[in-house]
Amino acid sequence: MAASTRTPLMAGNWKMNLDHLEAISVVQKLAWTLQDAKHDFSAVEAVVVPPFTDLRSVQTLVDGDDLKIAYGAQDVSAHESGAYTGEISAGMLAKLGVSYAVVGHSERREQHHEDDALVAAKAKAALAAGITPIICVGEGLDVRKAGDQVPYTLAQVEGSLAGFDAEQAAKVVIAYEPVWAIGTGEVATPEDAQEVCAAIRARLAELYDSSVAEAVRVLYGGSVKSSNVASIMAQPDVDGALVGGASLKAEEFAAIVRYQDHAGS
Ligand SMILES: O=C(CO)COP(=O)(O)O
Repeated sequence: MAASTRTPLMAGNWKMNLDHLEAISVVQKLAWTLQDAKHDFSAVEAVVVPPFTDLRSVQTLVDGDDLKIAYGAQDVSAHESGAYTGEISAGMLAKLGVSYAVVGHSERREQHHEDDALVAAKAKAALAAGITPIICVGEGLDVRKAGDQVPYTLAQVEGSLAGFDAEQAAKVVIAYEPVWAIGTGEVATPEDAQEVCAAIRARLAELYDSSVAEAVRVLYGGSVKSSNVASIMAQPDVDGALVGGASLKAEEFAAIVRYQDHAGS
């Protein structure tokens, strides 16, 4: 089965929460909790995505204690270097051992007017530095009410992968985050998540080929908690979760990473 070849990925997007001292304590506790549970990090990847200012501290902790937790950035510049005040390049992130970069989160699309072309440029910049982009897509409530979630989301996927060849496309992660389910407690049903994640995979096969569609991990995001993650992960085209609020507490996020412990609950 195709699903068994993709390693599930649980990524905790902290957004603008937890300073670098708090980050150290959360990552330490997360690592201990997972180690105590004898977590197999190669079976389910655990990733934290803290604010930029925490990354150096997280790197020092992960390297010093040889933790198996990976970490990502919440954004990345489309540019390599130069007069871009406030931006952080993919090269700078790579130097800090960053493995993932979230691009095109709905909060950035909404608050900073990022469009698909910019998201594609950021994702390409990340890939060029050896960082895996987590490309976020997903519809708002009005689109969902009109029943247009699939075409809307697929248009975002296509736009955010503009100019990618098959080799580049095979390396990305796509996160389907319906905006109406973010931070609202309003979780999409497992069937809702599956519908759009499967459509994304089918479109990847059309745009590229079946090997790209089988390689790309498609995550679901939006009010994921330890109590609902197992039913979402039971869907064949959902390969992990992009978790916001529930990733700020080490024990809760560890329980999400360990979703197989409470499958069926
Ligand atoms: O936006 C999200 C992750 O990127 C989801 O946030 P919540 O899990 O808090 O709904």
